[in-house]
Amino acid sequence: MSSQRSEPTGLYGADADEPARRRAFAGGAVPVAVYGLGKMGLPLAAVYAEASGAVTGVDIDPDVAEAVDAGECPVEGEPGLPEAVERLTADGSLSATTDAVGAAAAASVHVVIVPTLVADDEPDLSALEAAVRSVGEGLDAGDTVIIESTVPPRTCRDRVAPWLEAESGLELGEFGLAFCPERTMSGRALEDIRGAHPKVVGGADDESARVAELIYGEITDAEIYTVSDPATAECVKVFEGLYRDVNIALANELATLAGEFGVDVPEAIEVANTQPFCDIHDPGPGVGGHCIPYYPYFVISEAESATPLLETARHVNEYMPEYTVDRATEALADEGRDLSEATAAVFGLAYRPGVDETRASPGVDVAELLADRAETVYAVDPVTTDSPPAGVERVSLDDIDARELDLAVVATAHDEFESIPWDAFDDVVVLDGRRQLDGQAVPHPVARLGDGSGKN
Ligand SMILES: NC(=O)C1=CN([C@@H]2O[C@H](COP(=O)(O)OP(=O)(O)OC[C@H]3O[C@@H](n4cnc5c(N)ncnc54)[C@H](O)[C@@H]3O)[C@@H](O)[C@H]2O)C=CC1
Ligand SMILES: CC(=O)N[C@@H]1[C@@H](OP(=O)(O)OP(=O)(O)OC[C@H]2O[C@@H](n3ccc(=O)[nH]c3=O)[C@H](O)[C@@H]2O)O[C@H](C(=O)O)[C@@H](O)[C@@H]1O
Repeated sequence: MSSQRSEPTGLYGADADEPARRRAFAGGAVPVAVYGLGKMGLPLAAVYAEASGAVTGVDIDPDVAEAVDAGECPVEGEPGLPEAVERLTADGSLSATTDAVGAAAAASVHVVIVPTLVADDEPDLSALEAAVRSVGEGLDAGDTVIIESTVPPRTCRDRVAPWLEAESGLELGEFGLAFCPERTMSGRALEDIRGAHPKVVGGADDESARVAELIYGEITDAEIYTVSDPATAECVKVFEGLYRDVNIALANELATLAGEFGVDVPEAIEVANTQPFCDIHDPGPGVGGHCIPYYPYFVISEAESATPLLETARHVNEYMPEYTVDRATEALADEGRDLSEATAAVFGLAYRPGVDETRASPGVDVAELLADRAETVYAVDPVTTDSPPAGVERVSLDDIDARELDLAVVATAHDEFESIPWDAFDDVVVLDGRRQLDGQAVPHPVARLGDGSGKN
């Protein structure tokens, strides 16, 4: 009589064929823990809960854990997420806790998506280490650990695996480890996680890759690309970000040549991009967010070899807020006015449209520079709630028309800025950093970044 194979709870090395493993995962027999319930982690935990019905979310912030466990959604600006969190906690597919070790002891699949930041141009992996060590304390043979946080290449090999082995007393091969990066944009996280882009899997061994492929085969509709190892998958993710930073730096450097060439550089870029081998990105006042400005340092600071291109791109992009204020100063001077006596307003503190995030934001940098150089500075941003920089007064979009402005700088192309009340201002000079005003009737002098109207 064939022995009734018990449904595996751990997938790694399980004595069960692929269909049985899929049934176990999709049937809630494989408990999952997701560490980090932030802008990426909460949507990810929700999609895991939809697919497996057995997810415990872990966050060190008790307010976050309590809110999620109560079916509330602390993450703003993600369509569909509040409803998903409410539904999944109500049906028992998703719960949340601050007890990382307890959750790790109960789970067989561990997904880590905590912040990986940069401090003084060096990667700060302290949150990753804390989360991974907690997982290690609760790790059992047959478990699988999946790292989704963006990390410097070789982190899984040189840091995560040793941390897990040290805390668990197990050896890699008794448990699985894979790097499966998150390629998702805030504001469309559920759509992206469910399958907007191919999913990358890098397993520490073949069995780890098999388990990760099985899991993401249930999570996403997208194609799965399995690469040689975790380091290759770590490079895939970081390279995407490096490409973006360098490409934007090219666009920005070209924009700074516009005055010399007497050319509208975005016009030239747009037409250059009609050739399929050209994809120059958009120039702007800088590169913000907690990803693209930081990923280069995951390589610059970690690589023994020289990285002159990555460093130069960072310098070009970090210079753009100053270039933007210089161009605005020039545009004001063209109208016979001096910035030092001017009242200025920055439209947009968020790092990109529609996202409530000001980390490394060009708009914040522009506001800070203006606060040093202008008489009075206001900031208008209908999306972010963060305080503006020192010396800058936040004014709502509804109230800005009551202020007499000499200069307006558009740093972020929020949709709401389609309706800036330009007629309300008597005599304002506008510097459009994001081509937000193209097509708008603005009854004032408008300079556009890279339009060739300046001296440089
Ligand atoms: N935000 C984005 O657009 C994307 C972010 N990523 C990556 O995802 C990772 C997470 O980023 P976000 O979700 O944006 O961060 P976030 O800052 O929005 O959220 C991080 C959450 O993790 C929690 N946390 C911190 N340390 C923890 C620990 N030791 N254990 C458990 N929870 C902990 C925090 O309390 C917070 O709730 C990062 O590695 C980032 O590079 C990847 C793709 C897109
Ligand atoms: C689109 C892309 O290639 N990567 C995405 C990126 O998301 P992020 O939220 O950082 O937005 P982003 O569109 O890259 O913009 C970053 C910054 O760069 C600026 N930016 C962007 C594109 C451009 O042509 N010019 C430009 O100046 C934006 O204004 C912003 O300040 O980084 C995410 C990440 O890795 O965290 C990644 O998952 C996302 O897919």
